[in-house]
Amino acid sequence: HGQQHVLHDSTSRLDHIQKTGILRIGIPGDYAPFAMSKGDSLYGADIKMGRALASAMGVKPVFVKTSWANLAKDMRNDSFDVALGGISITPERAAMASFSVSYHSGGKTFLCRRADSARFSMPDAVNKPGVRLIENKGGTNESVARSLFPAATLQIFPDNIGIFNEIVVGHADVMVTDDTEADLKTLQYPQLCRSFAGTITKSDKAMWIHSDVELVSFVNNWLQKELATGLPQQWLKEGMLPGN
Ligand SMILES: O=C(O)C(=O)Cc1ccccc1
Repeated sequence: HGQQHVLHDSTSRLDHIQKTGILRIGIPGDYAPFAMSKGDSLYGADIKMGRALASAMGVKPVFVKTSWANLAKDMRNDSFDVALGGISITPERAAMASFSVSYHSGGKTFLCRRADSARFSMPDAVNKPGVRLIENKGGTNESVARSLFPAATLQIFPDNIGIFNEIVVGHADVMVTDDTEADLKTLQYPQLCRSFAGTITKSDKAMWIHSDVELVSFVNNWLQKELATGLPQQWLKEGMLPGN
């Protein structure tokens, strides 16, 4: 926090980052396997990616905590140079800043108690009065829930950490979330299951970057090269172990 970037018209943001020696990386930090923050410790596939990107630039990464609800505001306020941590490419975000090439493709599916797996085996079953649908605040999970399941009773949970236990203990019935997360959480919570094998939307994950031509092209060149080696895919695989 606290680092201010004073940009001049003649200087690219990439130049500025390299001059200051610091890449500021925004992370919501509550989304395994991508990026998690616990006190001072950060972990997840995207934390490794952020550190590797900074190192490729020859600078130090400084991680800046944001949230799904504040992500756009913090981008607008220039609180970070790039943001990552399981961020989906959306038209609204793309209108505000640039996306890198995608490093992960998935889509939304359903997470519920094992006992309810037959009840929520088809997407239509979620869009019914009496279904307590729970979503973490401010991201694509909430917006997908609002637009596709208006008949359900929507509960908004402040973060993406304690939300799974809300379903386990019966405060809510089902969550719409990314397939990656549904699969990881069923490993971590034996009481939960993914009730629908398919996905209802497509969510591609990418880095969200200030629209500076040199910065965006540096990130894309680097990321494409890394994807060709398979390293980011390996980081995600490591993130999908139950301990994460
Ligand atoms: O808004 C997004 O881009 C998201 O992917 C939100 C999100 C947060 C936590 C779990 C799944 C999706």
